[in-house]
Amino acid sequence: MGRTGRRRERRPATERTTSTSEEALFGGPLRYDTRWARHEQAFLRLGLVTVARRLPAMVRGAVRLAWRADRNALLLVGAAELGRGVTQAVGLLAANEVLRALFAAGPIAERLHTALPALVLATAASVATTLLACASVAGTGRVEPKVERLATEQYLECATRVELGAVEDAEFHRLLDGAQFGAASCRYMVGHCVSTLNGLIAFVAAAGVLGVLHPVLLPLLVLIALPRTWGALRVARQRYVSTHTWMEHTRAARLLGHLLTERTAAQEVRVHAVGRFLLGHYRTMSETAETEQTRLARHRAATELAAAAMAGAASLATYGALAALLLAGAMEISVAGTAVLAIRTGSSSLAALVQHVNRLYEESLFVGDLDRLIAEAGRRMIPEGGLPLPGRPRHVRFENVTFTYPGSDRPALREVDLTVETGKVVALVGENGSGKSTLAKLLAGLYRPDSGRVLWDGVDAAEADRDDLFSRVALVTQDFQRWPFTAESNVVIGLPSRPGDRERLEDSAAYSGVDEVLPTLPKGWRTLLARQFRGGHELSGGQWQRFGIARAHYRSAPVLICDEPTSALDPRAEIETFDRIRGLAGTGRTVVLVTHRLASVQHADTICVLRRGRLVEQGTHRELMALPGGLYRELFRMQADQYAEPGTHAGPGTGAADRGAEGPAVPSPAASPETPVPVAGDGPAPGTAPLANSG
Ligand SMILES: Nc1ncnc2c1ncn2[C@@H]1O[C@H](COP(=O)(O)OP(=O)(O)OP(=O)(O)O)[C@@H](O)[C@H]1O
Repeated sequence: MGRTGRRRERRPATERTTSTSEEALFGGPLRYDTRWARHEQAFLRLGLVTVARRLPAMVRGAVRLAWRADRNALLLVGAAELGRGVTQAVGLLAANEVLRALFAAGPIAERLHTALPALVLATAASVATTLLACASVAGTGRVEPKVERLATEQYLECATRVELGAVEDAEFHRLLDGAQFGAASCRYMVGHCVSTLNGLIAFVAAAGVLGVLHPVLLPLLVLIALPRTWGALRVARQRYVSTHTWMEHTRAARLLGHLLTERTAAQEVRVHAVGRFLLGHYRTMSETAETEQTRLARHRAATELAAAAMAGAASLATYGALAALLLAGAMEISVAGTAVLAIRTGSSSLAALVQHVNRLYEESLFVGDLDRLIAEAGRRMIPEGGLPLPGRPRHVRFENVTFTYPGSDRPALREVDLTVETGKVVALVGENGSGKSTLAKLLAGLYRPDSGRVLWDGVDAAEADRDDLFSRVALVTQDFQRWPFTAESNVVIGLPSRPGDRERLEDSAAYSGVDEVLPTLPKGWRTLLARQFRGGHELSGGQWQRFGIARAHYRSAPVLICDEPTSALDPRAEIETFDRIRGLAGTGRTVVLVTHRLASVQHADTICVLRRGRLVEQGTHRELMALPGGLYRELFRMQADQYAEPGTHAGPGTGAADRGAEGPAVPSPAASPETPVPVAGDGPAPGTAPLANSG
């Protein structure tokens, strides 16, 4: 009991090293989970033999990438390294000949004369080795950046071609995080492969010469290198495991630094004194990370000390064996001189070889992360191909659609049945979190339903060609992208395949109101919309929104999804924009409008009201206003009530809007759908008021 009890009291290492800042800001330790720990154990079990077995595969991977990147440069490097091996061996043998001639009997002038050809050969070999080394460096320098680019492209493609669900998944993010070093590691692997090849050839040359001189010296040479190999691998493994375990912590600390410097947070950082607060947490987190650095350094020092002691003992044994051979008369003094030379060359090339194999191994672990990401991304990739969709679909139908976000236990949409007809305006309304944006995302093909179907003219979106589907949709979302590019790029990026269409560009500008913004920009369309760059210009929220709308217009897709497209627009611009968006329906496009501005949806052909993921009401404004106890009716009145003249508000159910809807001014269901619903008093229409409980 005593031992078990004591073991139970020990808190896990992660918990012991968790800083107060991690607890306060992120709700707990930022270390990767137990699944990773199991993985870590697997790596810790990797021994010399495993690394040696994996070596050819590591080299093959690097060579394949380098071959794709620049095969001529790779061939140049390979030839230069092989040549270097030959010239190094020739150099050693020539040195042996020089020593043999110098230690032979006879007058010194005669001995020097005999040694001269070998001396010339040794010098020529040395020059050739240097020239070949230069050629190898030049070739490697040419191929390395290309390899890194190829690997980076693979990495970025993984991030952009997977389903949206993967991007939002923490586990996939862990893979993305881990693989971020993979591209640079691919580059370094090329260099280490070359150096490994070089070290290997130099070692074989020295070992060959040593084997010829006396076979017993050969295993002793290997013995010198073994402890250092062991030590280097041990240090590399620790470093790798630590990098991974602390990756999320590193990302969080970097995030704090970023928040302190980024423009959007700058105001709160100053007025709310967030700067000092975050800086304090940054320091605490950095100090926690420093304890890990200290632990690593201690571990490394201890390992290297043990390795050096063992290598020293092995060197002692080697030189002892050499002395014994000399004493026993089994070796001449000149041969012993060459042997010392070969042992020194061999052990230093072996030490370099070990170092490069070790770095190769370390980098290959990071390249392995990239491989794992590529494999996982392959599984989560947006599928290519599928059934074609009609260019101008007549309708999109949701059939009993239920959808739950990955990792969530509550469906965001439940059993939704809905038909969106071409040329119509469909408005999605409801309280915060009711599922409006989710429905829009399913329509855009960003998610698939868990059950039920989304049919485009009868073709199930799950089986449709996704590129086809995406090309039928244009999006203006609440958090549309503010690209840090020129004004023109910010519009034409809506249809990247047609960047230079001036007529379409001007049309989109006129449609969205961007044409009113352009004269205020210093370089018109060429103005850079990013203050973080020199000469960059900043737009207001509403001006940005016009660019978002222009972009969607430029895309000219049959289905336009507008999710709160006017939240930042002034009342006049908002009314105009809604009119224009509605006008698009007249040109044969379908408009799906997600908004809290209920006055703006009065003219929609269909208003869909969502509550907790369910479609609870559906109809025209008049039909929904006529529903006693209806949600739409309640929300509409609440909003209208906000614009009632002071004093006219008479509490829930008897407010100005109530009178507007139920009193004499109420539009009857038979009234024209174009008739705006009047509100009491002369206040503005409720369209310019936010939904009362919107967040
Ligand atoms: N990416 C996501 N991952 C997990 N859950 C999500 C995600 N996006 C939304 N949700 C959840 O799904 C539900 C519906 O969200 P949705 O954004 O569709 O609501 P909404 O009606 O558009 O809300 P709002 O009016 O606030 O924009 C909410 O409970 C929300 O927390």
